[in-house]
Amino acid sequence: MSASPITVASLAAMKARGERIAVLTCYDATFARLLDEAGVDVMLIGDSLGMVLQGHSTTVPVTLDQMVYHTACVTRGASRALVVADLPFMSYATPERALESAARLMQEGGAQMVKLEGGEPYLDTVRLLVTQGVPVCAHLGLQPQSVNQLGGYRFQGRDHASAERIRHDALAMQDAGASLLVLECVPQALAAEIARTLTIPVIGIGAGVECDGQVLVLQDMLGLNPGRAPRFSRNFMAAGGAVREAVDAYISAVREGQFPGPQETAY
Ligand SMILES: Nc1nc(=O)c2c([nH]1)NC[C@@H]1CN(c3ccc(C(=O)N[C@@H](CCC(=O)O)C(=O)O)cc3)CN21
Ligand SMILES: CC(C)C(=O)C(=O)O
Ligand SMILES: [Mg+2]
Repeated sequence: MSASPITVASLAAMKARGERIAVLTCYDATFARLLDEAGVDVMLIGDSLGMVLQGHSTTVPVTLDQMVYHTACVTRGASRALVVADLPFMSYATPERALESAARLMQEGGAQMVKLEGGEPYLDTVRLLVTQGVPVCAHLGLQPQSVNQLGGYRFQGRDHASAERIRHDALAMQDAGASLLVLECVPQALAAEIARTLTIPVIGIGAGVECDGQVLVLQDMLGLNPGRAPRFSRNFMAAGGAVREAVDAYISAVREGQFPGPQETAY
């Protein structure tokens, strides 16, 4: 395990070498230290913390102040992993707001990259952020911040028009300067095709094993959300043992293409 810090360039190099990228969410310094020691490549301060930590039924109530606070907690515990923070609901409603929000996540929180949900309508925002030195991760497929329009956490990209939109948005986001792409809850074949087409790494969640990397919510893969973890998750604590062993098993399974398996993909 290389101890040198993960950068945007090293993630691109991992993709070029065919090495899969292991990503987990992280909201605090204790877990940040543990995940960093274990060699996780990227830690995401996901707005999923609104559901996992705060008990809300969606990510919509999460505020920028809360994201800045958790990002600062995580960066104090991380030294090798790249730290990516979600821009929460409404914090990137205009390009100017996105710039101010990203500035806080980076300057106060210490994030090295920000993530935003959406495609075509956010291209100008991504270009502006990138121009100002903010690395951007795009997030397509299921966009949980739009749950009130979607009517639930539904799988995306099943029909031709929806798949076409995701394909187009993925390329457009790369062209706009995004350094990373998260694809959530899309068919394995679509995610595989996008990962092959794009030069930037594609990180899947509920998107099959053929992505360049995988991301899960830490509490889901530790089996701490019984009955609530999405079907695409796997309980890496099920064999018993310690949190660190479960995290080690997750990283190995991602690296070796053993996660997700068919039962965590076809549903
Ligand atoms: N704990 C947790 N894990 C996540 O993966 C996660 C969050 N929270 N919060 C933010 C988003 C929301 N996500 C979710 C949340 C729920 C489902 C879910 O319940 N999926 C159902 C299928 C629902 C359907 O098809 O209508 C499943 O059984 O997996 C999926 C993704 C993914 N993210
Ligand atoms: C599930 C990941 C991709 C996320 O956006 C989050 O944790 O908020
Ligand atoms: Mg999120």
